[in-house]
Amino acid sequence: MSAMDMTNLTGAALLGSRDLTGAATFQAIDPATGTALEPAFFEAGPAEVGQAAALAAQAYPLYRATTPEARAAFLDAIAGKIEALGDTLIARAARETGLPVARLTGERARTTGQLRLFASWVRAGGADEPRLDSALPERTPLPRADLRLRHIGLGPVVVFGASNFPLAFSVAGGDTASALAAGCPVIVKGHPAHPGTSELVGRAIRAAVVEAGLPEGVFSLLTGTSNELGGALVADPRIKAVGFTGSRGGGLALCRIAASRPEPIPVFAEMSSINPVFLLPAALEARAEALAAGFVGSLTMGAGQFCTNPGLVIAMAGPALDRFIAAAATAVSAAPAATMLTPGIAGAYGKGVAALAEQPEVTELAHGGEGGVNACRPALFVTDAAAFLREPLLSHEVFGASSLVIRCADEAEMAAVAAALEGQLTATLHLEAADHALAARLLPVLEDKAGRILANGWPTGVEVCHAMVHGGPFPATSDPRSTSVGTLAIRRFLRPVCYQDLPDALLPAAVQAGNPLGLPRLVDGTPASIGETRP
Ligand SMILES: NC(=O)C1=CN([C@@H]2O[C@H](COP(=O)(O)OP(=O)(O)OC[C@H]3O[C@@H](n4cnc5c(N)ncnc54)[C@H](O)[C@@H]3O)[C@@H](O)[C@H]2O)C=CC1
Ligand SMILES: O=C(O)CCC(=O)C(=O)O
Repeated sequence: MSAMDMTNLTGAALLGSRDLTGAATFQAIDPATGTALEPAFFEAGPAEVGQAAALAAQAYPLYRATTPEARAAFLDAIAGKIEALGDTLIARAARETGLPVARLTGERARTTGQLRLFASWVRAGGADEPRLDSALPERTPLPRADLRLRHIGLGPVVVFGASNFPLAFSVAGGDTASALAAGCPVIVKGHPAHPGTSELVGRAIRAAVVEAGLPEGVFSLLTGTSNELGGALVADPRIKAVGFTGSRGGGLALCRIAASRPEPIPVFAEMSSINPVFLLPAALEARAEALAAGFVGSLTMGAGQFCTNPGLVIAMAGPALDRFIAAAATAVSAAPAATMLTPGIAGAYGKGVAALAEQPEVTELAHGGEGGVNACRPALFVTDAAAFLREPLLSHEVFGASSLVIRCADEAEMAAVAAALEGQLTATLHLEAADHALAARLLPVLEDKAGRILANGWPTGVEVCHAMVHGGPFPATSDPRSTSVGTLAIRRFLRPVCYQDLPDALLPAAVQAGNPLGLPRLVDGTPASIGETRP
């Protein structure tokens, strides 16, 4: 297909190089109007899962044997082809998600930047990560063998596109980029809320596969609305790992399927987080109004549809907190309603806010303007720490622009709230020098709870870089040992293989003598310079 044709939507699922269509179809809904969008998209099912998994399994040995440079060039090409889709991509994504064009334009840059970052990381040896330990034939009482380790891709990976980031966490998002960088073929289960956006990006990836001369099974995109489709993908014996961003219920259902297979596989599910923000006393005293402005900006961004949204604010009761509450309530009242991603998400938000409002010990402080169909009215509530500690419902995620302020009587109560939290993607401290002692007391607890701890910032907006952790203990994710954003995400889809005393001619290039790929390697525990020829 030419670059021009890549922008035409057909409604097909992409099975390697083949387009799949059929009688069973579904349509995207424009959430701003509630109307169905053309065209109709193919409802893939278990039969297509089998075909996609067979193609991916066929592609795996060839794809994982590609050089770092070949894989990096492929990732760079995907980024270029997404950019070449131009305004068509942004316009379709805006109609399918209700997200503003400026936000989607920024998200596209984040997506292509992420692909290019993984390309550079693979070139720098971030996939192979070779380690070599020299033979010690004279060692007593026993000699040591020659040991060489490198990492290989786990095998075909299934990625579930997220609804709330139709580019950066969807078809060519972080999970796909990190799995492809690791040398794993990818089958994307497209999110049914943005099938047109998914097809456009899917065709861009397919074009890059063809251009790179890679096997067609390196990438497939299956579209569909049924849980059976996702379940069959996770259950297929040829699939070796899963990346997911979405609801706690969906993520846990997939974890159960993966764990009950004859061969269980890892599911890296990012699910639910309320991202506590602690306003420590000196900071609150010094800048209550500025904190309120920053908080409401972060809360209402993207109709609050960020898993990093600040859903809980914890502070000591007193005049400074009253100032913060008054300013935040004014800002929330003035905040306009915004269209949410899907009727289902808007419905869940409405129910979540109503459930909070019904709690006897919770007071509604403010809500934003009325909106049209599927709109989110921002909402702000307050309760006290004793009520929060008593009632589990108060710590449930309400996906959207709703937040709960918790008044604490003293430091001990603040520490008790921190200790009672579930696992989180982020925890934020607003502090001044005079708050350091309290912050130091909270920090070990927050380290146990969260993947990222921020000072004097807001959790929305995740930087894509080497030191990022977008993960955390359950229920933030199903596996706290990694991240779904940043180059460390590649580790989820790699496994180490050690070669003991193999002849050099049989070793993979990454660990051969002479370092023909020129990768940084750990040699006898010491980083060896590129081009290092030992041992
Ligand atoms: N933590 C986060 O980053 C996000 C959380 N959410 C939460 O999820 C709710 C619903 O939003 P969605 O994005 O539609 O998430 P979802 O979890 O309902 O769906 C995500 C994907 O998983 C699939 N899926 C869900 N349950 C499944 C099951 N039991 N078996 C097989 N496949 C399944 C869906 O078809 C879809 O492709 C939101 O109201 C919000 O609470 C949504 C987006 C991001
Ligand atoms: O805050 C961000 O930039 C990313 C948030 C995220 O990962 C999500 O909402 O799924």
